Amino acid sequence: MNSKIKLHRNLIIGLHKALEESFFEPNKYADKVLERTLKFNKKWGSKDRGFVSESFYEIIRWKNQLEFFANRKLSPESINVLIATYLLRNKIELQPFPEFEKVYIKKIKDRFKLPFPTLAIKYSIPEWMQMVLESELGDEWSHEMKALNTPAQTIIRANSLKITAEELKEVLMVENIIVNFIKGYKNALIMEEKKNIFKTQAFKDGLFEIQDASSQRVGEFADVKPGMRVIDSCAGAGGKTLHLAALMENKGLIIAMDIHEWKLQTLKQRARRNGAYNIQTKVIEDSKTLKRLENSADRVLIDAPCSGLGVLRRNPDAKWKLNEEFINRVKEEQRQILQNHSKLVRKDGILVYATCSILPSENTLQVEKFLNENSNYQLIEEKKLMPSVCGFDGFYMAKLLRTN
Ligand SMILES: C[S@@+](CC[C@H](N)C(=O)[O-])C[C@H]1O[C@@H](n2cnc3c(N)ncnc32)[C@H](O)[C@@H]1O
Repeated sequence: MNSKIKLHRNLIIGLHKALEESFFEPNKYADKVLERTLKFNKKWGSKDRGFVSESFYEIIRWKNQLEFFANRKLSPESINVLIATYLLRNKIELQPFPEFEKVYIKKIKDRFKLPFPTLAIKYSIPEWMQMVLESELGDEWSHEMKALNTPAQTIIRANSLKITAEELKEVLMVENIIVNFIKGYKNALIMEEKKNIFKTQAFKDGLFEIQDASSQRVGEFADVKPGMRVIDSCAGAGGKTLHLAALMENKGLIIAMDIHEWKLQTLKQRARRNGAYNIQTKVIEDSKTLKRLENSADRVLIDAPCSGLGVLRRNPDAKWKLNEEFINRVKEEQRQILQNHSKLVRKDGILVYATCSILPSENTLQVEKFLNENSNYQLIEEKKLMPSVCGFDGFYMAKLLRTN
């Protein structure tokens, strides 16, 4: 954050509105709220947009710390105090806007010197989340939380159906977007600075998709080959389906399934843009949809619904939206999905189970339970991508062979 930035009052008003929506209105996801805010305020220049985007995510990310410094709990009435606290923490001078009238600058600055009374405040997470992370990861939890509290960089995947990563780097340079290679990731490129990449011609032409480096590992891990019959059984809007299509060079068949039709509609649009033609979508309406596909696939990818604790860098609002009941519910869903979707794999075929969680209870323990109950499967390989080690999103993936 540039401490010399000159703020206009309407940036603070816009930021306040976006934070109020994200924190207090039901079912409002931070990324969508920000997208709408930026769309609505067309007159903001690129620096203004940068300021609002960064401040919005950082205030959400560090809510607990800001509450402590301000000595105020978050409420619709205290949002401006938290914005002011955030600005002061970043050494940005407060201008005499009416929004900052009730801010006691000296008191806040004095509290910057205090030690944090709890680890939940230090790492800015709810107490219950600290307990869950600590009980599942032991002392490692704080390293992971530290990594998960750093802003995510934008990573793209070159669509190998249309272009190589090397060619894409050149094409984007012409559009003033600088990207760099990531060692060990064939098609991943990292953006040097934040820019609206969706506006580029390269994106419109389907030359790349935004996809974190760890997420790109899942497609590679599935070890699909051109000509195979693959089922992506929790396909959502198709982030991984599109990668599988590219790895299969458009040959063979991918059946992309989900319980939500609207997600599969988005997938179809993205597939058209990507030039991916070997994808068929199927809504899971009831058990019959699955029954008809039993014993049919060379590969089944279950990119299971999960807590999303591995992707908090990208979705810091999830810290405040998640709760323990949700995590318990999603674990039961994972168990059922593993059990039901595993039946789609043919003998000698492979089942890949993946999540973007770092909790063993959603990952390795789910797989252990499944293996105990299904003697016709054996574990071939398991990967745990921890944000503190890999530097990208937290992911888990396991490869299981169906032996009979
Ligand atoms: C982690 S997301 C998938 C993300 C997607 N694979 C991607 O790469 O963009 C999990 C998906 O599982 C879907 N889902 C939830 N319950 C399901 C079920 N019982 N069967 C199939 N899909 C389910 C959700 O709608 C969601 O789209």
